[in-house]
Amino acid sequence: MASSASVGASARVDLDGNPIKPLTICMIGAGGFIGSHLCEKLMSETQHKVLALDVYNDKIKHLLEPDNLPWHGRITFHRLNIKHDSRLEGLIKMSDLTINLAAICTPADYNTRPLDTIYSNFIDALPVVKYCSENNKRLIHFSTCEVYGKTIGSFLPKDSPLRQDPAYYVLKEDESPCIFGSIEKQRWSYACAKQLIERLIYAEGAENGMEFTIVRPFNWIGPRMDFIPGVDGPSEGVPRVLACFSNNLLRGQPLKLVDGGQSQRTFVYIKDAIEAVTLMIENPARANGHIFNVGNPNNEVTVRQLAEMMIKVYSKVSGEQPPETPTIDVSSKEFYGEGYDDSDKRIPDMTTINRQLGWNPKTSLWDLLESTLTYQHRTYAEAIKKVIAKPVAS
Ligand SMILES: NC(=O)c1ccc[n+]([C@@H]2O[C@H](COP(=O)([O-])OP(=O)(O)OC[C@H]3O[C@@H](n4cnc5c(N)ncnc54)[C@H](O)[C@@H]3O)[C@@H](O)[C@H]2O)c1
Ligand SMILES: O=c1ccn([C@@H]2O[C@H](COP(=O)(O)OP(=O)(O)O[C@H]3OC[C@](O)(CO)[C@H]3O)[C@@H](O)[C@H]2O)c(=O)[nH]1
Repeated sequence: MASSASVGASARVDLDGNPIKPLTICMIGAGGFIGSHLCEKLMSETQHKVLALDVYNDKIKHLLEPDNLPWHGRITFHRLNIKHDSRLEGLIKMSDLTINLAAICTPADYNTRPLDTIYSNFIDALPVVKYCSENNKRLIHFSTCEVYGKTIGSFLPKDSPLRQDPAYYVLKEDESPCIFGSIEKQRWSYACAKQLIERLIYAEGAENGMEFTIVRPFNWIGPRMDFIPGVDGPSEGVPRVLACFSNNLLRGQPLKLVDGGQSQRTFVYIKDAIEAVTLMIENPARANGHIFNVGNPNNEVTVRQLAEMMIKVYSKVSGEQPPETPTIDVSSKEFYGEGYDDSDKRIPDMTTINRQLGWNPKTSLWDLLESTLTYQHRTYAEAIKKVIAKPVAS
């Protein structure tokens, strides 16, 4: 298979050896974690143009300023909220491809702000799908591994040998069912909204011929993920686990293990995952009409093991001793509130992405944590010291 790696802008070819034509990409949610890495990659290694849409741009400021950056003129920021902005259709019309990343996607919101979560992940995405379909524009939509919900194996007795059989837990795009909890478990508001928008996009493809690709990310992690509470986000905010544990480590506090940290996750390095998205962008004939799991099945840990590894890695990169009490158990009700529930295990099947795009992740969990926690320490350690030293107003 020919490589689509950068060998000088004009010589870049797709996986079938055809020259890659520069595209104009309307990227919605470009100011977030994934968007910022995708913009970085597209600017530094390709000739594509990006119309970057978001309500915030802090994470892509370094790509927008100063004016003498090598990609000057290829990325423009449009501050807008897709809930209510008449510029959206025009920007989609001006582009060859739309990538929709915009979402509320932090689990602490799913059970506490279910209406916002459903609106953000379903209702707000509707016009994007409609404008792409009506204007014959290609869409890459970001869904989630959460659409699989719980594994079939989780319903078997604890001591059943079938729990060890991959048929009962590996998650396959075209075979696995979507298994959510009951309605009062509002955790599933996000997964359910994502599932319905996937079904709508799929139906637009089937009935109206819309060109689409659906991405199901499996816990992509790396620098710039979420925020550190009290530094660049609200003090009471609860980000995703990487930022929660980073915050605990930076403050020398025990890491909180929800319900004992028994849930399992596979983590993939953001830079590996962005390679997969770039392949989708540049190989439409191979990516259109497909749903892709994007994860790293070799990086599976329980949340407890993740915490233990992060404690070791942080100690190495910061030179600081681990906290005296490294971890504490908290109930999910105490940590997330009523209506929380969890995915037990998430192993992506890689057959489709291997076959269509020849993609495989490269980075081990230890290595990705080492580069990410080096970034967290360099970016936040001084700011945290100042926050801790500040007297609390009485
Ligand atoms: N990071 C992961 O591991 C992961 C896993 C599963 C799914 N996803 C999906 O990938 C996408 C991107 O995730 P992320 O981790 O970069 O999240 P993020 O929160 O960092 O980025 C989302 C961005 O969308 C923007 N946005 C939200 N609503 C908007 C609106 N109405 N108008 C304009 N901009 C809006 C936000 O300001 C934010 O910058 C989401 O759809 C998420 O559900 C991510
Ligand atoms: O301080 C903490 C924070 C979290 N946990 C537990 O860690 C597990 C993973 O949590 P998190 O990364 O926050 O989120 P999920 O993996 O559950 O869900 C995400 O997956 C993909 C995505 O769609 C978008 O990123 C999102 O929904 C979990 O078991 C928490 O309970 C902890 O122990 N301590």
